[in-house]
Amino acid sequence: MTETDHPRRVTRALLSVSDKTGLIEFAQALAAHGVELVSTGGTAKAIASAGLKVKDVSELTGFPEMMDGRVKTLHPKVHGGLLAIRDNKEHAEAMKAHGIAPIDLLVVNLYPFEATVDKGAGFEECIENIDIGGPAMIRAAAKNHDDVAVVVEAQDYKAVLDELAANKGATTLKLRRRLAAKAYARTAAYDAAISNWFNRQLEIDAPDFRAFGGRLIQSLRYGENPHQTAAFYATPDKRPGVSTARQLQGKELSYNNINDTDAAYECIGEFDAKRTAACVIVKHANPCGVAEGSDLVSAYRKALACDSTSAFGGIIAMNRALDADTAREITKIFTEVIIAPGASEEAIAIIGARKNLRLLLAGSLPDPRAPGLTAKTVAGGLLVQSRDNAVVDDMTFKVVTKRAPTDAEMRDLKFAFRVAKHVKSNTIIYAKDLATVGIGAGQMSRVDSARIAARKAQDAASELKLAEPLTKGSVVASDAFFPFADGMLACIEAGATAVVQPGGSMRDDEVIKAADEHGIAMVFTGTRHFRH
Ligand SMILES: NC(=O)c1ncn([C@@H]2O[C@H](COP(=O)(O)O)[C@@H](O)[C@H]2O)c1NC=O
Repeated sequence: MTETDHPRRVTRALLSVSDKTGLIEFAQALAAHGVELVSTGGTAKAIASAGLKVKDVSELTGFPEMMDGRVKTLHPKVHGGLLAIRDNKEHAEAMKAHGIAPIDLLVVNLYPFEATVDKGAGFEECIENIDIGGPAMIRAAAKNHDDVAVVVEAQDYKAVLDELAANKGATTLKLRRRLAAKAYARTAAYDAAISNWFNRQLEIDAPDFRAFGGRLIQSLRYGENPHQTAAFYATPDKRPGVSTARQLQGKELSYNNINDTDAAYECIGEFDAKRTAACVIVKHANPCGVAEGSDLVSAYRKALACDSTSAFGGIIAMNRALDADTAREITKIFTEVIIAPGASEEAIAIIGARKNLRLLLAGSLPDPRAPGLTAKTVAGGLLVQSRDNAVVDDMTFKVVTKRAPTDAEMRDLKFAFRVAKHVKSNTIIYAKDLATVGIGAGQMSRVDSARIAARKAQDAASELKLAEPLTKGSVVASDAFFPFADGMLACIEAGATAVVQPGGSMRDDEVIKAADEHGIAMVFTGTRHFRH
């Protein structure tokens, strides 16, 4: 221990915690270091019940806790003890004059606002769970980290005790600074949760300030590329998916794995597990095969057949619990990640033979209709929008051509439009028998997307030794309108017989006329699914 470590002995600690996990053991260890314990109502009770000596904060302030706990620690005797600069003569004099004793360690975790919202509590209960005294103390202690250590969650009890043990009852500046940085992030994330909850209650879409907060799930080895740093954070909304899933086995997820797994699971969420079994295979955040089937294994085989070359090293999402047959089939080729709501014991054992294959169980599917926000960064800015929660089952498919789709075409059109929502624009999806047979993604021109998808379907046909590509007699979905007839004509050339698109182009009439001339059935959804 050197002078640069700026050691500060802990003589008095104030503990005020809602989550009392590990509290007793921590308080016992502090007491063993000769630390005087001061505490608020419930925390003091818990500490005292373990036979430890603890001073109630009301003894310190001379005021009882009042107004349903709204006022407990908001007092100069507390805040002076936290904020006084120990080496400052005037501060020392003020402490002496007003009988303020220093507090060297603050241990606070906040009222469970996020958990209260999560359980669906009403407005008043949420408001009562906004902590005021806790954040005020945390921010004061963190500002004065030169003299005071601040702990905001039980996870850091050990780091503090290790330092006290190693440094004769003192903490180092390095630890106090790290704890201060964490403390401000905690109160910021807490306030972000509160302000976003208010925005939702008041239906404010564009608040003057927008804050987001998250808790570290995992620090990642690197980002999209090895020279980039990265970490994964959980937001308070707990949408089922890659952030909430339990990883049963396999290597640690990478940044790209997380991004791709999210894309796969969001897409599979479109397929109601009670209605159908479905499988999505994703590469580089775009589906390269999607299918419904009578069971999971047939859905998987159909999805794989769409583009088995791209599916190598892919991410697979299922809408039902992974079963043994499907697990066996999947292990025939190299796959990076499987995500499903659950898995049978037998399936888990089969996947277990592939040590590196990650298996994630998310418990449930994300609700495609659920509201929420998505955000992306641009230079110097943050673009925030509501999630694309439009679903096919809520749309009216308006027939605009002379010929209406057959029942089989209509079924496949709905399937294809569900998938189109999850493919990067410009998107063209060819589908047949509830399976994608050609996917064109992320092209700058819709015509190119149509041609690339058709060419890929041709490649798949040669691989499967089919006489002609499955685009013959397929249907087509376009995520946005055809600005000219050329994109649709490219689809017809590939053999499509029916088309679904949002409509709304200045040249809709031209496109409809071209469809009629070729005997094509076309429907408009009125909903666009751009995805960039
Ligand atoms: N009002 C206050 O002065 C105040 N001071 C501390 N708290 C919170 O009270 C909780 C602990 O309460 P208890 O020790 O009674 O279980 C902690 O989450 C702490 O952040 C307060 N509660 C709310 O603001």
